[in-house]
Amino acid sequence: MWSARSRFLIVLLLSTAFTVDLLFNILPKLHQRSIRSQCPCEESPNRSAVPRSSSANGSGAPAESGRWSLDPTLSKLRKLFSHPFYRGQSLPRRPGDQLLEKEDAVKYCHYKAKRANKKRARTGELTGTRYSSKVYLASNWLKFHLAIDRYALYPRSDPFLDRLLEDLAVLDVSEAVVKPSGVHLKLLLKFQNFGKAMFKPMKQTREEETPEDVFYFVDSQRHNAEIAAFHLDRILDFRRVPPVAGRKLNLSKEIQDLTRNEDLKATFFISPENNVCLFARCLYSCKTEYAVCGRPHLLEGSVSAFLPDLYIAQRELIKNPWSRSYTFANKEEWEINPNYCEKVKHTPPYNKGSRLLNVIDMAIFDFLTGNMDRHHFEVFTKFGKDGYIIHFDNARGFGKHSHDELSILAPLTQCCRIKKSTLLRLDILSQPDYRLSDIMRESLLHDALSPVLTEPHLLALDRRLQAILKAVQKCLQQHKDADVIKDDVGDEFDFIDFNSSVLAR
Ligand SMILES: Nc1ncnc2c1ncn2[C@@H]1O[C@H](COP(=O)(O)OP(=O)(O)OP(=O)(O)O)[C@@H](O)[C@H]1O
Ligand SMILES: [Mn+2]
Repeated sequence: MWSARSRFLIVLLLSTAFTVDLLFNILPKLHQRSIRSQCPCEESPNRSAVPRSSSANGSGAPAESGRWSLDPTLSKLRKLFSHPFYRGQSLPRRPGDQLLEKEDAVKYCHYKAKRANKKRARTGELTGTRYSSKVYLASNWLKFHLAIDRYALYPRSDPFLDRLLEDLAVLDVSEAVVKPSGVHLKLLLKFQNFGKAMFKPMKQTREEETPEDVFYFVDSQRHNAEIAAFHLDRILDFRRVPPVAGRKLNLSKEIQDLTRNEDLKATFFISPENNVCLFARCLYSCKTEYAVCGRPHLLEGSVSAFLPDLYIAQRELIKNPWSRSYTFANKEEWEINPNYCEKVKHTPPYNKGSRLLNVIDMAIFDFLTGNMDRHHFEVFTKFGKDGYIIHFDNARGFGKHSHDELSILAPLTQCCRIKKSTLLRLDILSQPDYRLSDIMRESLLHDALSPVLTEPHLLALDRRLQAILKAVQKCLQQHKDADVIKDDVGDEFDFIDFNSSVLAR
């Protein structure tokens, strides 16, 4: 009934359909599956700080895991952290290098818990969990606090860090307190395991760019900048930002229902849009109360793990020599005097040791994020003048992606000094194999609020990194190499081919 010609045409049609399906459907699927099996993000769900889901995605868009899983190359983040320069240089811990002794930390927590329990019995006011030394001893907070040392806030690789980040994102809140603050509402959260953290709510979406005419000192605080700054600081191997994770807080269930603090309860209200909101009174730079609202209950924000209390780990608050004027008219001396650094260089403690170099590290970090709000900084008193600077409060970074604020680099450009270790790491991150934007994009995928930064902000990091290297190059043209690059690593890494335009002059 079918002629030979018809049979031939049917076979031709079927084989064409099969070829098309094979080329455009089956092969790409197989290819993706094979890549996924190599993808480190999906090797083990526990590796990621938080199980990611599209509902955890603050922007409402699906989580962008697809883009990464399609990348056939191996993880750049892993490659960076296994680079010899990131693996070496682990200085041995000597007695006194640790910030806290375990015995003191446990004794202090025990004492505080006893006081809290007494107060609870007396007033019935506190809702916090009853102290259990077993829970505290097993907590990731204690592990974090005991790991802080003379070199950094946390070690390069230790499983407790991922677990702490997960705790920040998911652990039940046991108590919340509105922190008195400058101009932005923030909450101190306490957890069942006696950990504490600072919650900064979303005030601005990731997509909004700070408008041209907004001064840095009235700029919003951005929760996503706090999260991104933690990742950037870790990638730069500074490890001077306390661990931060993104989280969606249910304002009704996790704060309003739970608190028995009448003052805090009284600050809740329902907005005209039917969203749950709370307000706080600001202390300065504003005249009225200010509020944050959930959608309708959920509010996303950054959660920063608290460092040990000041009673057991004192910190010194220091004015940044390159701080800005917080008025419209005035200018600071560093803005008008090109020789300002000469003065700083001769002023203790900037005249010796690493304090000045640490300020320059901080300026490099702030330039990358675009943070102009570094008026003060803090250091642990125990580690003295050479101790690292704690990179607290990064919420005013990542405001403008289309503008690079070169004045933030003033400590580097005016002093023409940089630690060799910092320069080498910047150099690694400028190479295509380790590109900073790619590594940041990958690192931020681990956060529950992924995508934390928009693409233009990620790409701005590469551009700014080039600007830093250019500034160093300019210094090297004007000064002796040894005056610019301060050798804090020795010749241990001379075997590495850094391949940089700056270093290979
Ligand atoms: N993770 C943390 N651990 C310990 N202390 C912290 C932490 N985060 C913030 N703090 C303390 O709280 C202070 C204020 O925090 P931060 O600067 O981030 O908030 P802010 O809203 O800018 O407040 P302010 O207007 O008071 O500066 C910090 O200077 C620091 O002393
Ligand atoms: Mn601040």
